[in-house]
Order: sequence, then structure tokens, then C-alpha cells
Amino acid sequence: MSVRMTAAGKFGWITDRRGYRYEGRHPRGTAWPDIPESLLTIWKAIAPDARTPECALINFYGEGARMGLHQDKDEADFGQPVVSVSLGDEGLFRIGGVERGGKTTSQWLRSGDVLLLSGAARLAHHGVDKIRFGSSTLLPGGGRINVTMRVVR
Ligand SMILES: O=C(O)CCC(=O)C(=O)O
Ligand SMILES: [Fe+2]
Repeated sequence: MSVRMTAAGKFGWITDRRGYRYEGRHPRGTAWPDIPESLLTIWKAIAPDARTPECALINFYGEGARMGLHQDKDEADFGQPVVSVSLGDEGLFRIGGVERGGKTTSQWLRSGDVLLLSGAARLAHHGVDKIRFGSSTLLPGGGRINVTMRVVR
């Protein structure tokens, strides 16, 4: 099972027959909702010198969902960080280096954990190998939400 996605902010990350890209509108034609203040507060606290985030990607991991190793490299300015907030079930986060195929380390991300990818880590390969479905009571039906904020342009 793959990760389900939606977004808030100026841009959302979508996929269709043309592939993956940032879009200013939801596929149904409406603007994305604003990024909630509570999330902007976390961004400002952890990345005070960064610009305002333009996208909050909301990933939902149901039972069995995972995300393969990848780099976040569809943004224009890699000097701007990526900040993610994990909610609900624990997820096993794996991170390696900028080069593909290098050594990686893994870490369980728990509900409320905030992760910063900046500097040398901004282009590090990373992914989520598995979630511990049912390890948190936050989401009534179980699962993990990861909200990832980015400056896009
Ligand atoms: O779910 C996570 O912790 C990572 C999400 C991620 O890497 C992404 O959305 O690009
Ligand atoms: Fe990522």
C-alpha cells in the first residue's frame, strides 16, 4: 500500500499522467488551504532564518505503507530547509548521504517528533521503511501522518 497525500499552502505536490510536480491548485481546481498557524510556529522555531514555507505536504501512512529512499530535490533553493512533523503511529525513518547507495542509519520517529533537513542533510537520501501500525492512539483508525514543510520557488 502506498502513502496517500494532500497539501496546504501556496503549492501542493501532485501526480497524474504527466508525473509528479508542484501545482498551485488541487486537481479538482480549488486553491490549497492555508498552512495552519500551529505548523508555521514550528517552522519558525526550528528554522528562524528560512523563508516562509510555501507547501505543507501531508502524507498519510496506513497499515503497510512505506516510502522508498529518495531526495527532496524538486525545490528551487536547497539553501531552504525541509521541516517535518510526525503524528500518530511510529515510523522507521532511514537516512543516508547525498550520494545514492551509501551507508544509511535508521531512527523511529514518534508522534510529535520534528525533523529538520538542512545544510549537508538537505539533499540526503531518506525514506520510511515501515510503520508500527497501532502504536499510537492519536488517530482513531490508526496510521501515521507526516507533514513536510518546504519553500518551493
Ligand atoms: O514521512 C516521512 O517521515 C518522510 C516524508 C518524506 O520524505 C517526503 O514527503 O518527502
Ligand atoms: Fe522526502
